[in-house]
Amino acid sequence: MKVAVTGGIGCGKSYVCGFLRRRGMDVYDCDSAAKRLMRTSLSMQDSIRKLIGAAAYTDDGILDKAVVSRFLLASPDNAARLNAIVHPAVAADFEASGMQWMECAILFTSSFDRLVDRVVCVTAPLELRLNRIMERDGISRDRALEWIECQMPQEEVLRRSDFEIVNDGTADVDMQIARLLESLF
Ligand SMILES: CC(C)(COP(=O)(O)OP(=O)(O)OC[C@H]1O[C@@H](n2cnc3c(N)ncnc32)[C@H](O)[C@@H]1O)[C@@H](O)C(=O)NCCC(=O)NCCS
Ligand SMILES: Nc1ncnc2c1ncn2[C@@H]1O[C@H](COP(=O)(O)OP(=O)(O)OP(=O)(O)O)[C@@H](O)[C@H]1O
Repeated sequence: MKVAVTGGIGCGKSYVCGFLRRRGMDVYDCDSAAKRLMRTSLSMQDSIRKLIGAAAYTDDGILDKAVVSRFLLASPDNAARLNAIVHPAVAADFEASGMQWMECAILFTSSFDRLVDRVVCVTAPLELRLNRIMERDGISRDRALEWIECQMPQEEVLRRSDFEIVNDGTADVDMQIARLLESLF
């Protein structure tokens, strides 16, 4: 059985996946896979340069995250065009990995839900998410809000998921994961 852990930026997917890893689960991380593929695939680099401009990469072939982030946040159309280049390769890479667990922030937007049998949604209140993102990424509240608003609303992600893990800073995450694993396997 394949299982995805999803939820919007700052909900704590990586935090929850840390618990899974400590329990011996191997989790495929879509964010790092996307960045690996954007670094190693020359045809993808070419398409991204054509879409965003030469500034998307330095001369050494390093992705300029600030340039890509600005492009992505500028419009839903920009995001969709970048996603159309990157996501099919990530989907194929996940399938080739044979891994059972996947962590992905934009599971439904990228239609990665078709790759898994069950979806777990990590949720957290808006204010807490904002504070976590501002602290982790060193960005302003407005920029953190922009990231949240460019993604599917939490209520919709939750409605389309099979399980919820509440990561509100109070609920016991370890206990919820133990219950999740019991009901899954
Ligand atoms: C924008 C980039 C440069 C930011 O890199 P950075 O190392 O700072 O952050 P990281 O990759 O860990 O992403 C952090 C979070 O940003 C959000 N995010 C990233 N890409 C997207 C996207 N295309 N749409 C919406 N949110 C996104 C997610 O919540 C993600 O978990 C990078 O995320 C990127 O190149 N994104 C485009 C590729 C992509 O869609 N990746 C997502 C996984 S398939
Ligand atoms: N329950 C918690 N207790 C303490 N810190 C937490 C908790 N949950 C998350 N955090 C912290 O909040 C920040 C955001 O969490 P995390 O990186 O797991 O979010 P995410 O959902 O994976 O976000 P992204 O979509 O950007 O990958 C991190 O610095 C993380 O360590």
